[in-house]
Amino acid sequence: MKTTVLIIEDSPSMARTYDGFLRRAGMETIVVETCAAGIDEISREEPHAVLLDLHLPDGSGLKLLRWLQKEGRKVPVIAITANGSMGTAVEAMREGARDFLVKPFSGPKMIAALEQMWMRTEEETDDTPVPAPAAKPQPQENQAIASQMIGESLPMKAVYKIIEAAAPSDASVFITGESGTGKELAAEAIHRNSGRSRGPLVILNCAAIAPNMLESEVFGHVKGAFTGAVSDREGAAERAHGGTLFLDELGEMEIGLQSKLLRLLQEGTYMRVGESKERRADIRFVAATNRDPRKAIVEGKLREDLYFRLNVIPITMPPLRERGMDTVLIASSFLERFAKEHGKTQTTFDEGARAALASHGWPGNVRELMNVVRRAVILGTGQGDEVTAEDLALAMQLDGEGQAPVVSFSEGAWDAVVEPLHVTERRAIERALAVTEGNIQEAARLLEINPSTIYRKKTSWAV
Ligand SMILES: Nc1ncnc2c1ncn2[C@@H]1O[C@H](COP(=O)(O)OP(=O)(O)OP(=O)(O)O)[C@@H](O)[C@H]1O
Repeated sequence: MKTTVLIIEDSPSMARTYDGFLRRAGMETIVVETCAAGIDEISREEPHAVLLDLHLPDGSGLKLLRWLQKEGRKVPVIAITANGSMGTAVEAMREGARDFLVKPFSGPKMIAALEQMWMRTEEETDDTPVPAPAAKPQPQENQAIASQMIGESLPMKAVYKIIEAAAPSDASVFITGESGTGKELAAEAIHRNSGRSRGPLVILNCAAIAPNMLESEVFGHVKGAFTGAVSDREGAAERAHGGTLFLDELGEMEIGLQSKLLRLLQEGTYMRVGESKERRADIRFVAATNRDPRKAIVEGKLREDLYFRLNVIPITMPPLRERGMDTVLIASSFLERFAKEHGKTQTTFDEGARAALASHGWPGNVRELMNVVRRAVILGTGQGDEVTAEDLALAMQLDGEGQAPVVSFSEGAWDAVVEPLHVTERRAIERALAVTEGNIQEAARLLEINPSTIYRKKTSWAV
């Protein structure tokens, strides 16, 4: 019996293109133009997969996904979305689509997406049934999605939401954010919550490897490929087969090598250094940079086509200074951990220390915060159970070589020397609330304003 794919696409030229790709790959196809016709087809005879355009004449393709859920049908769906409609794609994943493709895409990409989807569905049905979308974590459980990340601020809740929606797909993810904001933790959360969690997560920091060795690190090499290549060696691509490859500091990868990476992304193929045999790897890609990618493209340091391939799901990690109360929450958690590790009794911050935590700019973000808290614990007098502002001040003075960590995002267009007054106002209020642990009366007293102003502002932010 041939594999049948139902194509639901209202543009005749697009439908013909998809039809051609699939037939050339030896599959049967059925083409319909509307959601209603798609439902009829599936009711009559369930295909092996559905390619679903999300923008249809009789409404959004999401309707069909909801119908499948209601009927308890397990036919796997790949949603198709236009570039720039990422919101709908993420929504489709929530509604049970197994993957999505962003137009325009190549025939091999489409076939690879189908094959990977079937492979995963088979693996899942081996021992456990394909999880019903209803069994997916609910939004209020967002925090559990990224269980190693602490933070309840709105920007972090948005990050958890995107991770939750995007993790189950095979779509590439591009994470931006200043150094130390948790990009690697986000990549780990994506892998852990994906269908590939039982496969490997391979992390490669492009900045930590000598440029002339990076190709061999990514693709492997054969014996004799270069001086020192004394035996065959597999690369990250091979190790990541069936799992996720996290390419940290991608902007540091030399542009020629980026072309080879693009081929791996598009066609799933690569060659070891010194070998002409083509190898295949089934990989989900997550990349990150602490630089502004658009600027890197303009400067010729990042291939635009590679960026667009990787940037299917963009995630921006907010800097600590935009996370309000999170600073105190994260610091408190580190304090408990380090106090235990170093056998100290101080497990809380006094009021002055909380004020210091909330008012510092944290250019090095969570990593800097972690180092300061660790140092404060080690240097603390060990008397009493509170870390004081003095303990923190000493720890901050001893920050590394006395230099603030590099904040690459502050270069160029994202320079924010001056910020809108309402942002300054909100920051001041959030700091006061952080210091007073959410006590509005006390925060108002510190800010020398009426408590009703804080209530009013908080209500307006929630809208
Ligand atoms: N929200 C968070 N809660 C708790 N710990 C965090 C959080 N975010 C980051 N960390 C910790 O801070 C440190 C830096 O995080 P991570 O390495 O993920 O940042 P990064 O953005 O990848 O940094 P870089 O750009 O320098 O590679 C790690 O030890 C990580 O565990």
